[in-house]
Amino acid sequence: MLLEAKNLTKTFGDQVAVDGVNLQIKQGSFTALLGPNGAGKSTTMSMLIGLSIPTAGEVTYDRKPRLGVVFQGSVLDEMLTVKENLDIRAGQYRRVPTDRVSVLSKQLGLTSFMSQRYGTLSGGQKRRVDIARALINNPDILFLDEPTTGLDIQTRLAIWTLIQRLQREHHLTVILTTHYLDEADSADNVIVIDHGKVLAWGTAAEIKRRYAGNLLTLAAASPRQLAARIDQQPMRMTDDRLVYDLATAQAAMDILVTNHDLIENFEFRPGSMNDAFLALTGREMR
Ligand SMILES: Nc1ncnc2c1ncn2[C@@H]1O[C@H](COP(=O)(O)OP(=O)(O)OP(=O)(O)O)[C@@H](O)[C@H]1O
Repeated sequence: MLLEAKNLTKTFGDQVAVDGVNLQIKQGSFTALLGPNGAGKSTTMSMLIGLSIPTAGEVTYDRKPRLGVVFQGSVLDEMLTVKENLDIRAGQYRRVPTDRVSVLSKQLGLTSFMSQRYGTLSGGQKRRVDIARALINNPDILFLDEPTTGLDIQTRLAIWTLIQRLQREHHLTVILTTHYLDEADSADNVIVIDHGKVLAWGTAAEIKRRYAGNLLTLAAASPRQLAARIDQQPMRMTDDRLVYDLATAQAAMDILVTNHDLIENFEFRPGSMNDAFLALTGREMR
């Protein structure tokens, strides 16, 4: 395992920000730490990168990896141009190839604003530059703390796609925090955190399968007659409707095919990350 955290805990005074978190990160994986504001994501991340000392527990890497970090707030100089900022950063490392900044500027689509002051860029442009900065030392692991927060939906998608492409093309291990459920949906590995604790862990598909049911709603003239034919108990029954929580789409298809003569209409809705989050925490993402 590239990275492992055992019983990671951080308290501030009597407040427990991170409460016994265990996690394992494989080389080359894409992990999203998903949770609402104040869940403990940033505090977890800062312990993983060694910026904050755990109150208890430990973080171990199987080797000494190079880390790249994109912080929530930018660490670049607003008054300098993009190129100046990145050149200064590159100068701080030994063994960075001389063309590294220009290669990254092409890969991340920065070329048209390289000579613009960082402070005058749009939110999405700034994020790209922040990511370029974190990649200068050719890291093995890229950590990003809420890289898409505050961006509009199209820019969020573009940044997310960029991070996924970098992961694939550079064989990077990516660990990021987000509170956007739709983003977590496309990570390999989702770790749901709330009140400092890991509530669920797995692929998005596994989490949805485990915690969000698939709802099949059947409209029928005589729901009782229909229900009598189906093995499973319905979650709800009204005068003209039955609702089932099913394990798979296949189970829904079996019911539809076998009972088509009694079914007037239907809706099948696979459980979303939002349904899973609701089931895990008892509330919508706040
Ligand atoms: N330096 C600190 N001193 C005191 N309390 C802190 C400190 N850092 C974090 N906390 C508290 O710990 C809890 C977890 O905070 P953290 O920033 O890790 O959450 P988060 O999930 O990253 O939230 P967000 O999405 O808002 O960044 C919060 O209640 C926060 O107020």
